[in-house]
This record gives sequence, C-alpha cells and structure tokens, in this order.
Amino acid sequence: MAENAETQPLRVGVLGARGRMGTEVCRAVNTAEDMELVAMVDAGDWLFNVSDAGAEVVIDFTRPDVVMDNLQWCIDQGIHAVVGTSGFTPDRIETLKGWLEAKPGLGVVIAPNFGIGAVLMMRFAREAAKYFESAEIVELHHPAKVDAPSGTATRTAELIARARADAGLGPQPDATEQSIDGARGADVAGVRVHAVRASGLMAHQEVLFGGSGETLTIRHDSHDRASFMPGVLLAARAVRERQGLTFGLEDLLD
Ligand SMILES: NC(=O)C1=CN([C@@H]2O[C@H](COP(=O)(O)OP(=O)(O)OC[C@H]3O[C@@H](n4cnc5c(N)ncnc54)[C@H](OP(=O)(O)O)[C@@H]3O)[C@@H](O)[C@H]2O)C=CC1
Ligand SMILES: O=C(O)C1=N[C@H](C(=O)O)C[C@H](O)C1
Repeated sequence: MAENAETQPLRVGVLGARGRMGTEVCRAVNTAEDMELVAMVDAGDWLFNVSDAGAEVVIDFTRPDVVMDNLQWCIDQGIHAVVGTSGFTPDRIETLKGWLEAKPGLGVVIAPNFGIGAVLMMRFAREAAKYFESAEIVELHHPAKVDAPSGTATRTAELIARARADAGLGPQPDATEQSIDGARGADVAGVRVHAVRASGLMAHQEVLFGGSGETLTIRHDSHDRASFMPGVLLAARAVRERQGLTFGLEDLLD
C-alpha cells in the first residue's frame, strides 16, 4: 500500500560521517524510526552523493574550514541543513543570511552546542551576567579538537557581553599590567575565555562570575557524544518548517 507524504521517513544525509560526531549522528539517524540515512559523506567523497540520494536534510559535523562551502552547496541544491560544526563568526552568519534570502523556503539551523545541559548553561549564564562585575569562561576539551576557543564558549561570551551591555555594565575590573601571552586567555567581546585541551576530557565548560565577596560557577559536562543526539534529531525534524537561519537550539526547545 502506498504511504502518503506525511508518513515517509525524513531523508537525511550526513557530512563528516566518519568523524567522531558524524559516526554518532549516523547511528542516531539509523535508530530514529521517522528518519532514513540516505547518504554518508566524508572528506574526499563526492558531495553529489547527497543530492543523488534525494536527501531533504543534511547534518554537518565537519570542520570550520569547510563548513561554509558545504552550506553554499546545500543551499544551491535546495537542501535544508542542520549544522553543529563550529567557527561561525558574525561575518559568516551575514554571508549565510544573504545566501538564504535568495532561497525562500529553505532552512538552516546552526547550534554551537546541541546538548540540552549546555543550552541551559548558556541561558543561566546570560541571566546571571547582569548581576556580577566579573565574568570569565574556562572551556575544556579533548586534545583532538582543532579550534579554540570552542563555539560554545564563544557563544556564551557573546551572550554575557550583550547582557552586560544591556545592564549598563562597563569593562571588567582587571589590573594586569604585565603578563605572558595567553595568560589572560582570549578576549571575546570583552569576556576572557581560557581553553584547556587534555586527554580524558570530552566537552566541558565553566562560567565563573564574581561580585562583592562571592562567586558563582555554572558548569556543564558532556561525558558522551550521545548527549548531543536528541538536540540534533530535534533540529533535523524541525528545520524544514523554519525558513531562513535559526542560530542556537533555544527557539526549538521552547
Ligand atoms: N554543536 C555541537 O553540539 C557539537 C559540535 N561539534 C563540532 O563539530 C565539528 C566536528 O567535530 P568532530 O566530529 O569531533 O570532528 P572530527 O574531526 O572527528 O570529524 C570531522 C569529519 O569531517 C570530515 N571532513 C573534513 N572535510 C570534509 C568535507 N569537506 N566534507 C565532508 N567531511 C569532511 C573529517 O575528515 P578528515 O579527518 O579526513 O579531515 C572528519 O571525518 C567540530 O567543529 C566540533 O567543534 C562537536 C560536538 C558537538
Ligand atoms: O569539538 C567538540 O568536541 C565540541 N565542539 C563544540 C564547540 O566547539 O563548542 C561543542 C562541544 O563543546 C563539543
């Protein structure tokens, strides 16, 4: 008996399919009853395998240096995209919005972190930011990570910076006059971000706030890449209904 369009499984292609996240995503898509994994593409593979297989949604976990080319290709082909790859600067976001304007009806969801706990950590950090004169971020990851600071830390710093500006808070107190390069971390929108890389870690972050006589630390730990999968599948199911660019998972959760 012919199935109607509503009951057809969502046809998904995965880019970065042999990577740490891609492997886990392929497993999750294969396990999801409402999805069908139609293409697995990694470095050196033919990207048109994805369109030839009739993928409706691409999930990209590749590398910051290739993700924009992948997205341009997806948009040209009229394929929706869910992106976990890091490296999305404001310039890249603007470029992407421009590409999407030319393709009404197409959706791209980019999330710096698909873990529900990490999304909440960012939300709590944004909420706390206006109450403390000091805010610093320590992100800790496995040593195979190619980018620093992490996309999650960058996003958290931007959210904190915006909340501080909205609350009329000025620059943070810091009397450092003399330091070794890197000792005070990277300056992301006025928030210091420190990146740790060590074996045994996966993906972790602490946001440290300081005020008069007290500190508040918000910490999140991903111990297993399974933590990202519910968010990835949620985005894959939602992206076709979301025209244009959605940045962050928050809108989808609420
Ligand atoms: N948003 C989120 O929740 C999360 C985001 N991430 C991000 O996802 C990205 C991937 O992380 P991870 O899986 O650990 O990295 P990996 O290096 O394990 O995986 C990336 C894979 O993509 C492949 N690749 C490289 N170029 C291309 C290309 N042009 N087309 C298709 N595949 C390509 C790589 O091949 P090769 O090794 O040969 O280059 C590799 O197999 C990173 O940016 C990371 O920060 C990670 C975890 C969670
Ligand atoms: O490379 C990783 O592992 C991760 N990358 C993302 C990031 O850069 O924030 C998300 C998570 O931290 C894991």
